[in-house]
Amino acid sequence: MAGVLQGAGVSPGVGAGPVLRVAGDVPEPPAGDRHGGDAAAERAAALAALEAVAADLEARGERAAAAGNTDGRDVLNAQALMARDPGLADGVGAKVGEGVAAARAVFEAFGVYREMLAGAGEYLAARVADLDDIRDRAVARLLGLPVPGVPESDEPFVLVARDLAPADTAVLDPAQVVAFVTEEGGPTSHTAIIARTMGVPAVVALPGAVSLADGTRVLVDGAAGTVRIDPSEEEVRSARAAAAARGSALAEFTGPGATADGHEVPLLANIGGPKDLEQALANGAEGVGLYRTEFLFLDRATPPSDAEQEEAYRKVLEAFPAGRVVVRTLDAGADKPLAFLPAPGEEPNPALGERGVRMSVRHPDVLAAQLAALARAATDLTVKLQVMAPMVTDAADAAWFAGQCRDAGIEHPGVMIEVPAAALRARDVAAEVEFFSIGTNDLTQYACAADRQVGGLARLQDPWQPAVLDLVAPAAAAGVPCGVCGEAAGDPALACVLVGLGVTSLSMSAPSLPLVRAALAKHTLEQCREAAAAARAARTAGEARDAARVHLPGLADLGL
Ligand SMILES: C=C(OP(=O)(O)O)C(=O)O
Ligand SMILES: [Mg+2]
Repeated sequence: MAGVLQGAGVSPGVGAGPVLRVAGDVPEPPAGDRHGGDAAAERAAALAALEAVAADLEARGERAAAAGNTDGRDVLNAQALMARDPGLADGVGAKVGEGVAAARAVFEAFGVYREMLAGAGEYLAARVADLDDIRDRAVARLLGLPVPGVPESDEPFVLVARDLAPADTAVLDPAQVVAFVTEEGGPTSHTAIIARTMGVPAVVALPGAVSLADGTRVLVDGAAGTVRIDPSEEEVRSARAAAAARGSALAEFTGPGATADGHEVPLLANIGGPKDLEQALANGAEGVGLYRTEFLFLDRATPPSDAEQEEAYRKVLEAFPAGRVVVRTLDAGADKPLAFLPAPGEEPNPALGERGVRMSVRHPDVLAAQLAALARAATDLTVKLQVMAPMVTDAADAAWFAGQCRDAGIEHPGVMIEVPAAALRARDVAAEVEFFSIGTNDLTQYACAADRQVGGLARLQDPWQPAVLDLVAPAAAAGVPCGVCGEAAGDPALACVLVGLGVTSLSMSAPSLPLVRAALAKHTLEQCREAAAAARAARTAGEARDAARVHLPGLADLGL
């Protein structure tokens, strides 16, 4: 393979290095596979493979903890314990004693545990995936296949995968991964969001990505969406120089967000927890516009304790004594599955199922505990705490949520506008709450009927679609402050358009803040309004982009 591959650029920057792929599925060792007769050697090989898996998981856990990710370490240590379970070792030994080959014996012994767990209620059933992961790692070692999961390397690499789940990325070291490339995943998939949060260049929806061989050198341009195979040194140097030049152009703009004529637009950060604060502050965030609290609940069988929640929330609230922090209550379901809050039944379309506030209505105790922890965390602090619900559809949802907030002593309730019905009837919804925050990722998914997890639909998952802008307009005009916290807010040109539509604050992954700050500072409010009108008058996303740029001449000066 040679040349340049084109995907969707979702996190700007340039990264070059050798490809390392997240290995694919490990095949089931055939039933009836027998060993050659030396049962002792075969048993020893099987147990050595399990021990190697346990040691590897522990080592990864230590590295995760050293990088500040103690939750990641706990998950990995729990998996290591499963791999060393003496009952499991006995099961493997017994199968080998019957003549079954080591890999098949491991597979069958795990099968017994798997069935036990799967039938033991929701909490334990959710651990089946962890068990399968350990089994596949051990089987891969015994069969000499690549070990599944995120690879490790002594030198920095470009991580290539079909797609990345939030749990895969929990243990990634941003110093090791110079870029992400995935075959699946749209611009608003969690791979894209995590890449932006980590400040790692990323290209998603790249056809043929997983056919890139390990070790192939590539140059990834996360702004252009390109992956150049076997780049020359000169190509790498000039791509890096261009990225650096843009960086220094942006460094000129500092301070609170405002247009060239002084119209203030607070620039806030999207975060997943306290670990993202440093980067938010370093990029001049004026507060937090979206605290995605699901990350605290991810990959665990039981919800965090009240004290654990309060501590995490307080750390975030304390970081902005003179600013605001907008916390989103749990958005469980669909692309953010939580083990302890499974869907009530089989959902053929999880994105249209019980997620977000719909799940909170089903489990009001989980919401009440979260709101109470937030209220306690904010006690005696000067920060303005605002709390919003995801996936609100109508005024009834909004009224219910505002009532729950009032009961918990939360003073500033709001809702996300990410369902087209809520945008179209924004005035009714606004009567119930204090503020809106538009989630353009989901709003685009629902307006264009394009699942945000499906890579092949990237063309439709584009917030420049004029229909999406038509939905932003009524929400921004509904009479309550209206921010945007979807990924659209981090696109410098679209940020100007959103301000032109009447949006009052913008919240984005921290590395995008300097780009948006500079783009706003280069244009007047009137230019933003003209760009918005031109974009809405266009017929397609591409035409909207081009039409808006005509009114935003300062973007070119910034190399954008
Ligand atoms: C900000 C949003 O929320 P999330 O991406 O977490 O669904 C959105 O939908 O735009
Ligand atoms: Mg959303």
